[in-house]
Amino acid sequence: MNILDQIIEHKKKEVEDRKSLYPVKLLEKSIFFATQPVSMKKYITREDKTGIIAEFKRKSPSKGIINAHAGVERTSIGYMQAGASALSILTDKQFFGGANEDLTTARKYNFCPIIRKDFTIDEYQIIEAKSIGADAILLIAAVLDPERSKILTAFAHSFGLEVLLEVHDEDELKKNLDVGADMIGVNNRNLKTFEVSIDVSKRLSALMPEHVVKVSESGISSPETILELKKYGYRGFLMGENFMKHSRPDEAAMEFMTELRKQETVKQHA
Ligand SMILES: O=C(O)c1ccccc1NCC(=O)[C@H](O)[C@H](O)COP(=O)(O)O
Repeated sequence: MNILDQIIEHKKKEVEDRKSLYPVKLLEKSIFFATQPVSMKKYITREDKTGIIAEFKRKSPSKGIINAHAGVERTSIGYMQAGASALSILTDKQFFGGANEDLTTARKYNFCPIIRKDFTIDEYQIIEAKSIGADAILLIAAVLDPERSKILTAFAHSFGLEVLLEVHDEDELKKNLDVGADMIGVNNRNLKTFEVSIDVSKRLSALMPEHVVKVSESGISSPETILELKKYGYRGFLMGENFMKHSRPDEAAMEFMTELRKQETVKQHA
């Protein structure tokens, strides 16, 4: 069993447990108080933003512990002050050390789009995402067939949530172009082998129609890479480890985005 299979096996049990612990009726009470959703699609395409979706993640299967001490409040506020377009908050506990409370904390301190980064396989998780204040959810093509992705996308939309649909190869992309997702994310990391290559984003960009809002995910560690990916039509850039590996991810994000803006200005005047 590869790590993705293990995560999904665990997730199925977790979802059933949560359904009995926190029934939908209970979640609906929080939905009533939820704020109006903020469009991630709009924010990542705004000219005054960097397009960076800055991620809060404590650990991952491929890297182990990345940062056990950073706080969500300071990090998320710092990410937004640095110029991020959106926040990505890992809520999976078992494999990424996250929690729903991380997202509610980020929501409390930031008016910006927040994507709930988890392994969504069930409608219940979409209601849960809404109830904790998310604006968008992630769907991973490698663990869902396109028909199921279509159903979950429509369900998310019925709650005002946007969908970032993640693919890693040509086959997944072709099968999922029509599921109705708001953004398509190309994960540069193979979630089965952990191999990372920005070339995956470059290769798949040619297969996506112009109107698709494209997001490149994982392994981005330099402003030069972002400028390069922009040439391939990418508008969003999901970055986690590059910030989280520092003791102050907020400061690392500020330094990175300042340098990105500097390089963009130089390019515009060249
Ligand atoms: O990163 C992993 O080890 C991983 C393993 C299994 C499923 C998902 C996994 N990662 C999720 C991501 O793709 C990243 O958190 C995200 O794209 C940011 O990547 P990075 O900037 O490289 O931290």
